[in-house]
Amino acid sequence: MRIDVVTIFPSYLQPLREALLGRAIDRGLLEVAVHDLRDWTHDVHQAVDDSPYGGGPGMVMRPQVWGEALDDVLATPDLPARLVVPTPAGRPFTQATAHAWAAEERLVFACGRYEGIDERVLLDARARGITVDEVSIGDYVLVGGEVAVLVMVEAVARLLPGVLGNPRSAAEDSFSDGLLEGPSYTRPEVWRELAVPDVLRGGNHAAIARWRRDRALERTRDRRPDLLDALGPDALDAADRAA
Ligand SMILES: COC(=O)COc1cccc(COC(=O)c2cn[nH]c2)c1
Repeated sequence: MRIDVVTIFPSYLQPLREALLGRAIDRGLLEVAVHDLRDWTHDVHQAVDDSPYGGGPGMVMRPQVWGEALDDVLATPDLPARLVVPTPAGRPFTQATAHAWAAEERLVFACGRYEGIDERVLLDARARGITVDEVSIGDYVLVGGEVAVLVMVEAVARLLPGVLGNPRSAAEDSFSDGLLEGPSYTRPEVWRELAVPDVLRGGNHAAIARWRRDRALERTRDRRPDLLDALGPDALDAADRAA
């Protein structure tokens, strides 16, 4: 997978080159190119923003600069790209989104700042047949899209074959069965007088699976009842409902 990021703060994306993702890049499982938006300005001040029509606080990112940047970065007709714009006003980014994007050949991320990018940049891209996804990673406002890109790239890249050491991890992710993951334990058996639940120290794998499912249902009911509602009626069997 090829990932391009356009931003006025390229160094914000440096963490992508660390640790697991860095190794995936070194192994050629992933290609990441970060572009400085200011490379497409032509004035001495390298201006990327201007005052908003209609007034109001803050500044808006200029269409000319973004237009030229995306013309260059998206200019790969042989490799259809998806343009992703992180924004508080976007559709929710979920594990399902991550799985869908993991199948893409190419993702291009546009990092907005200030009050956002002039809307015509997205209209123009869509008019040219580019798929444009405006996505939110949560209901809060960041200063710019860069951190959201780090979140989304990590969520997608870990699903790519060969990136995670243990592929079962991705398959058994939280949300993979629609529930939150329950508690985990490792050695020692007792720590600060707190013991690991007996069932986990036994060898009864059916009982362990039942216990883990019960803890996941309990936690999901408590913290994310919306996820339970989203599950189909037949997703929970009688034993689940009794949990
Ligand atoms: C068309 O879209 C744009 O212009 C985007 O512009 C902006 C402006 C400010 C901040 C951001 C970063 O995204 C978030 O804050 C965000 C994403 N998820 N949850 C919060 C993006």
